[in-house]
Amino acid sequence: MKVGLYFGSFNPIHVGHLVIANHMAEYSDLDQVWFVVTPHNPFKKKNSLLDDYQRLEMVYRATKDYTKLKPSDIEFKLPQPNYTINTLAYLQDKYANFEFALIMGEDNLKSFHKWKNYDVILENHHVYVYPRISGNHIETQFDNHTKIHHIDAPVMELSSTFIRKAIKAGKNVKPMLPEFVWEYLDEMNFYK
Ligand SMILES: Nc1ncnc2c1ncn2[C@@H]1O[C@H](COP(=O)(O)OP(=O)(O)OP(=O)(O)O)[C@@H](O)[C@H]1O
Ligand SMILES: O=C(O)c1ccc[n+]([C@@H]2O[C@H](COP(=O)([O-])O)[C@@H](O)[C@H]2O)c1
Repeated sequence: MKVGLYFGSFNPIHVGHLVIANHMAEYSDLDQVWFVVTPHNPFKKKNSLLDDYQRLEMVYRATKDYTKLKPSDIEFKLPQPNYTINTLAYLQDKYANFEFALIMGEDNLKSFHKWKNYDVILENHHVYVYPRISGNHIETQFDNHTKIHHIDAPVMELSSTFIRKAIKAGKNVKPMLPEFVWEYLDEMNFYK
């Protein structure tokens, strides 16, 4: 089985994440997409993050009606901050028959050369890249790399930061979140 790994803080997961993951599952050769909830992204501060299990719960609620999309807590028990190379090694060991690929936006591909052992990641895994700016290809040093596949997914101009700020300012964010996630956020009074 071919699994695409979509890493993120998902603080919270939003419609942008879901549209991309669903597009990858439907329009590429990936059989499943796993949302890997990252406890601590090496490039981000941890202080504005909700608890790991609350972020996982939101991903669970967002994906429960999609057979090809799965939540993953695999990084919860790995050392922090979470370097993707370590997670990939752990997963490949645990699921020896699966083929793991990475899913990332063009913006992340631009800073991919700063990731720990990015060259080893590319030796062992394919990377599926989606556009972040409409009609505009972002040039990177990885253009034409044989392991990198550009998938023409829709461009979604949304971010978790925008949603957190909007909630704090008392705005209605309902259309930007999967319905079950909005209900949970509202019930739990998150980000207020
Ligand atoms: N609107 C979007 N469309 C496509 N990809 C996105 C979008 N928002 C985030 N991503 C990507 O999804 C992955 C996980 O995202 P992450 O949890 O960091 O969300 P975010 O919305 O960028 O969060 P924050 O605003 O808190 O930094 C990252 O690779 C990120 O680049
Ligand atoms: O392994 C690394 O060096 C590394 C550096 C930066 C980011 N990552 C992973 O990339 C994911 C998405 O990053 P971001 O900054 O778009 O949220 C994040 O959740 C991490 O798992 C990984």
